[in-house]
Amino acid sequence: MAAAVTPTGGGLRRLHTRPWLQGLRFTTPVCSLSTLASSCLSHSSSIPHSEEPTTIVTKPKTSENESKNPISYFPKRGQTLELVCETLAFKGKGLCKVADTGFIVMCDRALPGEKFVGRVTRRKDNYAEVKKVKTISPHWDCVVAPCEYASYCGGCKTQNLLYEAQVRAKEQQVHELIAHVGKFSDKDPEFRGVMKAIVPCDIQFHYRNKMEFSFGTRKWLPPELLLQEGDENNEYALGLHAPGFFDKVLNIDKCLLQSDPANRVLAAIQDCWRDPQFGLSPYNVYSHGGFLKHLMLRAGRNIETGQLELMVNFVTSSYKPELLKPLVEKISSFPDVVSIMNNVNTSVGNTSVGEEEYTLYGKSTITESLRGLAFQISANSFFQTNTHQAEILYQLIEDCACLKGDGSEIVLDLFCGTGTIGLTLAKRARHVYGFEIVDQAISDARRNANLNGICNATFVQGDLNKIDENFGKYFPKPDIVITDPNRPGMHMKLIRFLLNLKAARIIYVSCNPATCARDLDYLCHGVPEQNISGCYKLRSLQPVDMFPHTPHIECVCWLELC
Ligand SMILES: C[S@@+](CC[C@H](N)C(=O)[O-])C[C@H]1O[C@@H](n2cnc3c(N)ncnc32)[C@H](O)[C@@H]1O
Repeated sequence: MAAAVTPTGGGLRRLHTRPWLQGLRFTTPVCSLSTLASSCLSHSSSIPHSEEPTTIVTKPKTSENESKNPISYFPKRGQTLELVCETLAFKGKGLCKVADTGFIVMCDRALPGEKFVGRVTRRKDNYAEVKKVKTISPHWDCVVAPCEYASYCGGCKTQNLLYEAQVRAKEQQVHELIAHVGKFSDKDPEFRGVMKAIVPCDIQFHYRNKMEFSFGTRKWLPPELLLQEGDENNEYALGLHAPGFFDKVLNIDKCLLQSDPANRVLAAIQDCWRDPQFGLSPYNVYSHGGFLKHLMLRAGRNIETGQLELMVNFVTSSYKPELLKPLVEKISSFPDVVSIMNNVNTSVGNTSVGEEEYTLYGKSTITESLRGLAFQISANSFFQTNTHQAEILYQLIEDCACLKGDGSEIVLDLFCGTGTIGLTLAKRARHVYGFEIVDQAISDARRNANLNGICNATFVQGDLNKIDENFGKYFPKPDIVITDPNRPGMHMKLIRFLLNLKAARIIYVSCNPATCARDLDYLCHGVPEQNISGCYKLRSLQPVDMFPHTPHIECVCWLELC
């Protein structure tokens, strides 16, 4: 097959056809991978598995004015610096260089082109973090953020950046990580053909089908608003966590990422849950007293009628349905609400998955259709949160999979969740084998296979970080492997397994370009320190924007056996 064939997929809208990065208005940090990046992404078998996103900082090339050894300069904690943000790095943080030194500092909510004063808050190995104190001149492509919480909320960080500039910055980030962590040479003309322009999201607001809000014992407000609002911050809160704080909740009446009907339900709950006669209290993360922990709102569609279906899930610290009764009565009157659930989570942790689950009203699942199939979704099942863009993502996966369609091929679907990817491919495959750690997701995958009359799919519960030499005995040799790990990427055991398995094609779907770049490096170039040889060639890498206004980036990578 010709190099760099683009899986096209009808209906895709790509923002631009310009050559790679041409037209960016800021100086691209021409990078060699910094020691920081190497230390974050160990090339040993002990790949970090924390859920915390990996921070990658690529080191800018030193200019003539800059010190040859920027690391000899290190700003002090508390020191203020005048900075210009050059680009966005992982987690959406602004990357800046200290004048005359090239020393890197990262600043949350600094956007490309913005000139500002920052105070050093943390020193890391070879970079520092700063907090913005004052903007001197605003960023490029500045727009007015439509959400009133945009400057404080941890959800959206770039609402005030023109959407086209957001996707350009994401595309640049992927490019740098693939070049520097993945070690795919920028100078190689073939590599340029491999990298595709990002697929933007046509729907930039109201795209999320699931939101999780938290109850808190105190409303959190940023210092500047605290002064205006007086004592109001003492009230109970229902909303989103302040960025980086598990104990601080920003009260929210409306979130522009979810649908209007979901916002109406949120507003109705906000309207009454503090009423003293209901006797409801938010869970206290310190004393572990209190009842209400989280409010999850999920949206789907009735498969027959296309009507919206809303699920409301109250996560509580104990089972007391009588306490929830007034809220259930109020929100069950909304025509879109078809399911009210109660997950009871008695642990002190912050998770919304309960040890017990009760149906308080209506049914226990909602439905959604994706790529022409019907899916039943329970309160705790993983389902792509942007259904509109998931259609496009799955189409890209299907295009990359290039199934012959004669029913002769075996598909291995690793990290299969509720089986959505494998099931959308099953009609063209001989058999699909899906593996996933969450029991409930496996039950959902089996139920969804039945619901769609699919008999050639087998779903198995198991931990893919703990596979042994017997793993390959559970299925015939696959022709195509789909791997869709969560943020920490693939464990070295799985990488070794795939390199030995030598399936003709791997489609790597990633929600973290940093760990994706690392794993692509292993699969294509091997791990020389461990005498592991790579045996794949990267044929295409397609970034997809699933989550406008947030730092998250999805990528679909197509690898062929050499
Ligand atoms: C990004 S989701 C992908 C789900 C699915 N492919 C889809 O598109 O809906 C990653 C999945 O990996 C599962 N997972 C995480 N760690 C795992 C492990 N160690 N072994 C197996 N599955 C794991 C998660 O439960 C989650 O369902």
